[in-house]
Amino acid sequence: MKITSVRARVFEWKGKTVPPQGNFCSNAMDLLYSRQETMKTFRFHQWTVVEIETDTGLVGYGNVALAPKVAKQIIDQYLTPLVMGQDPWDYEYLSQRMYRATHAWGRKGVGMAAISAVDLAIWDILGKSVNKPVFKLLGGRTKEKIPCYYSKLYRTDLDEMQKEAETFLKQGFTAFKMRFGYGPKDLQKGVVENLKSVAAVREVIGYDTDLMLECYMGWNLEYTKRMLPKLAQYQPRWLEEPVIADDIDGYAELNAMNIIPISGGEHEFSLYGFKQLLDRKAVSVVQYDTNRVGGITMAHKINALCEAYSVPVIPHAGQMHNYHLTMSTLASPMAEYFPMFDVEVGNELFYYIFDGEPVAENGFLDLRDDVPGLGLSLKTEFLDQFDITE
Ligand SMILES: O=C(O)C(=O)C[C@@H](O)CO
Ligand SMILES: [Mg+2]
Repeated sequence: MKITSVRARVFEWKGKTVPPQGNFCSNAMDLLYSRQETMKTFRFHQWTVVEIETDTGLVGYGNVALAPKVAKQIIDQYLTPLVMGQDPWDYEYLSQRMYRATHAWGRKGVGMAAISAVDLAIWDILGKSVNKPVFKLLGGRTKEKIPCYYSKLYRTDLDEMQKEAETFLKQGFTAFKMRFGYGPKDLQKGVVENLKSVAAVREVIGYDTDLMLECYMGWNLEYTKRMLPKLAQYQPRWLEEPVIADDIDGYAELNAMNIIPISGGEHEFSLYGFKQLLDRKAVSVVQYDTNRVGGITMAHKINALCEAYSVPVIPHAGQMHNYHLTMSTLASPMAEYFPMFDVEVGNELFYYIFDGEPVAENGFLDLRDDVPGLGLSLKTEFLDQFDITE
């Protein structure tokens, strides 16, 4: 089998979007600008879709949501020439070829995200070529169904957050991730607001459920050290990305406090990036995203590394490319799950581009044994609400 074409298209959402709400999620820019400015940067309304065809007539789909227009350029100009005419079953060789050819500038960030999209399409082809779902090629079914956690609860009025939590508690979710709205620049008032929001959500979901707390890089080491003892009373399962991804020493210091497990990884890349996090005991939960970290070829290796270090893997963002990694390893106990909503931040855009995503039932997801490849196809229903760049 040979790769005969690679097509990367950028889907830019032009449909209805929920306008940015002030203080809806702390983020890395908060330490620089006022909240109104930072909310405008917090948008993922483009997605690059990669389609790879083979001489046997198979088509594989990949995707990338980090800097999609730049990722497309990297795929078109650098990665396509490296995989054209190659056998997709040589996926380790192709992964190394892309990783080493772009290593001088692409070993972190959008270079790895672009490689991920090509690698995802290759694995989609591999599954389709043997009529097996990708998870069957990685280790098979390790779970009857995948436990998942409801992920949204962006900061808004507390009664609105409580209504949202109530709604999805009634749908059977037993694990929830919420976002903070305040950080260091909001001083003690922000501390009080952050604690009030956690108390409000706990009041609804109780203590026989998991609650995870998302900072999305919007705090710093000093503020987090002050917040951890205050948050411990709410028994969170983890505190996510309190500091920026490069502050690995900060992660390690916070995790070593052993007050609340620190999670991270959605902004880390490659096997070596996660070796560093694990060697430094920087995180208690690994959260790579398979469409960022280097694709399935790289994520499969990181799963094994996490198993050896006894650190659970709970990939960022849910979405089909991550579900196959979670299904195929005991190192991954659960998945993140974004239900389909009106487009806001953009995490939900996946549902407007692809068909095939499983819908959670009672807090569980299932992947079918009889759907080959990743199990995705392009949705036509919303095509008229996208500007698509070839
Ligand atoms: O889902 C996550 O972990 C994210 O980081 C998504 C982003 O929207 C902030 O929550
Ligand atoms: Mg996150």
